[in-house]
Amino acid sequence: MNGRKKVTVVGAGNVGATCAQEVARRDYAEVVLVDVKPDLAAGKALDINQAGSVLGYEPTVVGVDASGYDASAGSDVVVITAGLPRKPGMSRDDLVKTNETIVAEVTREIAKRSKQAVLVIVSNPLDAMCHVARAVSKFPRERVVGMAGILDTARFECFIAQETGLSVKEVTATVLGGHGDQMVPVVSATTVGGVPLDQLVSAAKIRKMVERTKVGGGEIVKLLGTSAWYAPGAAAAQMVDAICLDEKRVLPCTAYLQGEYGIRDLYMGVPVKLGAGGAEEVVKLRLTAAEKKMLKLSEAAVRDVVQVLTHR
Ligand SMILES: NC(=O)c1ccc[n+]([C@@H]2O[C@H](COP(=O)([O-])OP(=O)(O)OC[C@H]3O[C@@H](n4cnc5c(N)ncnc54)[C@H](O)[C@@H]3O)[C@@H](O)[C@H]2O)c1
Ligand SMILES: O=C(O)C[C@H](O)C(=O)O
Repeated sequence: MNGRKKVTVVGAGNVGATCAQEVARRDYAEVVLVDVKPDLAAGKALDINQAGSVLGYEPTVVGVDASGYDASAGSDVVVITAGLPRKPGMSRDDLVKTNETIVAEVTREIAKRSKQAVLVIVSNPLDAMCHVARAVSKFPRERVVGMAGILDTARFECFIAQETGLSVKEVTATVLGGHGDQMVPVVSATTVGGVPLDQLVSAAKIRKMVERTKVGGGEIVKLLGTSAWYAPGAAAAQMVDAICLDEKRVLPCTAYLQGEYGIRDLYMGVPVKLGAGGAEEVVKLRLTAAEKKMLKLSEAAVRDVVQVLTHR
């Protein structure tokens, strides 16, 4: 295991276990999975390790229950996915009180054992849960960052590839704002093979894809009865890569804003330079007047949820 990074994933449910396997497949980290349910993390760890024989990565995943947090000590990155997912008919914001208690408890356990870690928050409502993790850990803003924008952008890019018939690898898009139905797909910064999207697709079709992206999480909840995990797990693992490998990638992440984009003291999705220091820099993107207006609406929606928190 020498020279390996250490990554802890808290919550060994759908998103957590998927993220843990994605990270294990990269083969650069020891992975610790933690879950409050007895034996769940140990069972998932065993299964992921055994898949390594087939897929070609080392069996370095360890699974523990809530009495085993010591195994997470000295982690470079901790991904927090613990908490309830929504069910059909619910909004992410309906989870706020229950998940605040869970995320606060988990963050307390993690922060005292991994004082230098970067925390990647996944639990919903995402922007609010980032506030909870920052308030409880007292880590600097760079080291508490949320995963949502990569997922929302992936949805938008997937719809664009399907609409244009062009490879998703050629699509470059970004989705900013809070991780709620008021999120902001930035059409002005979206290209396919370098060609602006509005030169390839009609305004009406773009509007339809934008609206579908904004409710993309809910579309899956309706189909599955619980929320998505393959794309969220992969998105969280991409953030783990950027941090562990100090990649300095510019990715849409949820960062604590202090004046950037005209927003202060609030977690929101923005392009971030992600490296070993966490959210090392907020990258400024020029938005149209309409996009700025959408971002303001999204900000108001996030503030409404944050103000009900005890830890903010
Ligand atoms: N940010 C995003 O884009 C995004 C995407 C998908 C899901 N989510 C959110 O991620 C969370 C997890 O979703 P899921 O589908 O994996 O749910 P899940 O129910 O499959 O897994 C959650 C796990 O958390 C565990 N848990 C609960 N309390 C805990 C505690 N105190 N300590 C340790 N573990 C605890 C549960 O036992 C469960 O195994 C939800 O809040 C969901 O809304 C966010
Ligand atoms: O939609 C959800 O509740 C889960 C997640 O935030 C998602 O966007 O898939």
